[in-house]
Amino acid sequence: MSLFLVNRYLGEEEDGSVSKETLSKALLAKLQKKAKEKQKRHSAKQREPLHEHPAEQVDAQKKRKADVDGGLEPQQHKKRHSETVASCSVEPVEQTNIQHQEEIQSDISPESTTDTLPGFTLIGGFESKPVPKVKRSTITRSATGLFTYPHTAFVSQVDRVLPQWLAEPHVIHTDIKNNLISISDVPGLCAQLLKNLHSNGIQHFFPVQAEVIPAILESAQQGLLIGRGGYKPRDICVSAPTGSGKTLSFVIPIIQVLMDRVVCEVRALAVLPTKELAQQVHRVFASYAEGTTLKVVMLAGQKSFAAEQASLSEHRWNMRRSLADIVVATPGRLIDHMTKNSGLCLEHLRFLVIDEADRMIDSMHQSWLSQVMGAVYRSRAEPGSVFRRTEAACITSASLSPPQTPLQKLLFSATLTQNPEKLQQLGLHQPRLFSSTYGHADSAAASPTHGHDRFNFPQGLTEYYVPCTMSSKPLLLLHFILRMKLHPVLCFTNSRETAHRLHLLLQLFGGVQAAEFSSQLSPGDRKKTLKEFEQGKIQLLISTDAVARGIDISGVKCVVNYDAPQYIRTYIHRVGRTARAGKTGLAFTFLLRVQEKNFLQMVVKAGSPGIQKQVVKPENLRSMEGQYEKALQKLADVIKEERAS
Ligand SMILES: Nc1ncnc2c1ncn2[C@@H]1O[C@H](COP(=O)(O)OP(=O)(O)OP(=O)(O)O)[C@@H](O)[C@H]1O
Repeated sequence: MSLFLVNRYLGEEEDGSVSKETLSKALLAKLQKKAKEKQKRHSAKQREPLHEHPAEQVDAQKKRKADVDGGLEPQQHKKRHSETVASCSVEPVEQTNIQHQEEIQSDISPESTTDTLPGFTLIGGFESKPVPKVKRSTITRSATGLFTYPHTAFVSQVDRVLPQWLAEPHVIHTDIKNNLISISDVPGLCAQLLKNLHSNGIQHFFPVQAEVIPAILESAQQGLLIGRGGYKPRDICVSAPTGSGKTLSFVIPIIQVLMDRVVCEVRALAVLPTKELAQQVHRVFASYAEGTTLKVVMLAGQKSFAAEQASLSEHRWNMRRSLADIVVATPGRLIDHMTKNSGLCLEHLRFLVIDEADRMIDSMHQSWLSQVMGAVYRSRAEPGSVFRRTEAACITSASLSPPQTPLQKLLFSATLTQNPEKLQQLGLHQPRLFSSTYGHADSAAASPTHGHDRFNFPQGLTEYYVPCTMSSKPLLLLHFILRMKLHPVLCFTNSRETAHRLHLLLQLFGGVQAAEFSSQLSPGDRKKTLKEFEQGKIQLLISTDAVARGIDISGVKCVVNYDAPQYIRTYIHRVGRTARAGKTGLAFTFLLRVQEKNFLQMVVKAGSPGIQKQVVKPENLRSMEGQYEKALQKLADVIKEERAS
């Protein structure tokens, strides 16, 4: 006896008087009509912009994901996913990931699960309304014949218009090699800094540095404690390709300006999204502060909280004395120190550097910025005192009368958003934008009205995509390393599991010095692995996106996207780990057939100068297949053992 009886629904008029054929035809017509309606609604939905940044898609994705998961709670879903993944070898892992990714990305529209079913009442009826996009600034001719620009988020009757500072940036050359400027040609740098630059092997500034360093120095021309002519300096936003040298463009002027300080107080704070990046920027600050009295402190959880606290300040004769001029921090650890009153005083802060700014905007929900601003303007001085600080507002003669230490925000990113609504969250004061994005020949198409931000790619980068199948991916990677001798290779996967299993598989295959890198490693192991990779002891580093952003590893010849990245920003940062500082580099992205169309569209729309097809013939892989099969079999045992232990 069967437990369930499944009856096929053949229409409402099944009374025996109509032939089965007629019924089937009627049913088919009905289904076709339904499918057409669904397609119409789906294509209306697709007109909304695709491939935006994760934060913009989070809500929509969550909803779709819930639909896909059949309403499972995230925890339940995770369990189900990892169980599926854990039970198979590398290929099924990938299969699951890709499927999952494709499910989320592709054609699952809310309609597929929210079709009105008879007998159910739909509550809510919340429809997502498209957010009106702003347009680039239009230049209008005034009555006097002069050209005028709308200053801030001007709203015309027809369209909203992009603010002038975003629409008309100071353009930075992307061609590093042909636009080097001798360090002695940039005025305002003291002998000690020039000496430090020389000892770090730097004779010339890159274009971004040649533009941004003088701009920051100019804003401090009247000294550290007041803005030029009593005005607060304008905030600075920099959008320049990966590896173009953005770090030095804030480190050098900050050191130069703070060098003359008399009392030690925290006057510069640089906030970075990850420990590794904070460490890297801390190293650069410390190296250029050599020979000065400036003290650089890092708050990123590398040391214990107490040790970090001790490096910030000390108490003598009941007085707090700062031990730090420059603090480099991750947002989480920074908030920890501020909420636990660990002696971090930001009342004298002059520079707030937000590196990887687009990513930091996404972490605004942690409210780190509002807490920093609160601490900066929490002045204990009497009203009217010369030390009083107030947030930037309308300029009046009264507001200018007490001289104030201005706070200047400096934003840096290779993928800075051009979305004014997002940038607004940073509370920028009369910002100036330095950007290489606009230098693109097809700049008209860069209009955000197209729903896509466009970015500049490093000039020395050559991009390829490699058509593949799930099972050929590991062999292709081996082919690049063993046959084409393309090492050191930095290889990105979309999950920790894939990185781990691919690493195990390559170890079992033999012949390649490989290592894995993910957030699962201890901070010590992560540091050691990166060092060994940089020293050339590791040929292949298999990593999650933990090293996709900002990390500067010299000598990476080739980046491989073993799993295609879902978002354009992820792609730009991943491939930007090679072709740095004006050098050349290669980037290969393995693409399954189903991924090709969407991925290539995404990359071209983002402004890639061209991604070429690289076909690897199956016969080139054949000689490795036997050894690969054996390694795959052993992998199953290793995974079983790992699960058991
Ligand atoms: N003027 C210069 N001369 C020679 N090398 C330089 C110069 N400026 C920077 N570099 C080197 O270029 C590399 C990239 O610099 P940096 O890490 O600042 O790039 P970035 O623009 O911040 O990249 P990303 O967007 O990936 O974070 C570093 O190794 C740095 O030492």
